[in-house]
Amino acid sequence: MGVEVVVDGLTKSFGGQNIWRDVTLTVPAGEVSVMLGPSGTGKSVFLKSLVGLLKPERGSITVNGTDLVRCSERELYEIRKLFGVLFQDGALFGSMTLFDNVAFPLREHTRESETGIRRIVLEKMEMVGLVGAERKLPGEISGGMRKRAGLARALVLDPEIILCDEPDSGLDPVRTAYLSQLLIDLNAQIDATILIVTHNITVARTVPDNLGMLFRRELVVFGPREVLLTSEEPVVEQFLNGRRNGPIGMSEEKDQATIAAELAHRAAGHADGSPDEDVRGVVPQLEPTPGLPPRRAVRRRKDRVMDVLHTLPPRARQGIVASLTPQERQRYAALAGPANPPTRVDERPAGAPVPRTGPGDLA
Ligand SMILES: Nc1ncnc2c1ncn2[C@@H]1O[C@H](COP(=O)(O)OP(=O)(O)OP(=O)(O)O)[C@@H](O)[C@H]1O
Repeated sequence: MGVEVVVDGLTKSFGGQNIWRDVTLTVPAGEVSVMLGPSGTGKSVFLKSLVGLLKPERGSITVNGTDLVRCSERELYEIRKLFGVLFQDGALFGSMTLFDNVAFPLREHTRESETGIRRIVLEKMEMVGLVGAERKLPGEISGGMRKRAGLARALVLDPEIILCDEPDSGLDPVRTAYLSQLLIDLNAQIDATILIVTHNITVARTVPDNLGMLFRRELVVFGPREVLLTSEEPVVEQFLNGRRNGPIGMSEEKDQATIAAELAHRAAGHADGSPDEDVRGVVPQLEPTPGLPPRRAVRRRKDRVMDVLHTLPPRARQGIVASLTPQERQRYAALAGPANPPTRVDERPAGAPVPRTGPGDLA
């Protein structure tokens, strides 16, 4: 199983420009997580910090007991071997064939024989559907193939944590859907921790177990997917629905006067080109391709989320409870025990204290 990444009070600036501050979250082991955020909010900076390529000035990033922010170069080198990174553009060497690109980390970091390298490279290229393209150069293939080659390269050292920086950028919606399926299939096959940075709403709604969002130099939310998908935070609502109206502007944020003027304009019946549809809500999550093993993360995540269900907002709880099978409801009701108050999520008055999960939540 992959390992968890524990981020605590992380703050990063470049000179006088603060990118984000006090980011605290745990990327759960073996689960798939997505970090959303408008352009320029520092999502790539966050991924680069997690892998030790950038040094935040405050806070910690703990992986297997080592704090990447403060560890020695030697420790960082060792910890980095746990990571596989898919960079935004694939970051392939243009003059090398796909085979040599994928083989590169093995030749750099291991003493694997050429026979062993060939076996591993072909295995990873098969996983991402690139068999037969080994001799091609990056310039001779499509953007989607380059992404998949970048993913194969990220996999060759059998990483426990896979970081993907906008795996969908430059891909059409169909290729993006294939890549999303590939990431879920990969998680089913190797049980690695996966963190994806994206602005793609379809990816965010259908792929991850956990969802977070960076905005205005802060982490707005990070937790089970149902929390963000049902959030009433104006910034989340605007982002998920791709609207112009709301706190996010062209240059990241707007002042209150601009927001009020836009709302008045819309209330007066003027269209602003934004879609009317509200896409918030919990939709079914992608499942592995038939024939592959089930994702072990699913059961682990359910146990983890049901344990903290009582701390989540009511809409998120409703979404989580609605996704349980009758057997799971029985199981968690039994685990919750008779001592817990049998209050239904949807009957609790707004603002009322939140009891621990009781059998009533699962009725
Ligand atoms: N090495 C660097 N030196 C100085 N500033 C940097 C550096 N890397 C990133 N930045 C700045 O950090 C901010 C966040 O950049 P980042 O690429 O992380 O945003 P992002 O959320 O990934 O954006 P996008 O979605 O458009 O890719 C930007 O203002 C960028 O100019």
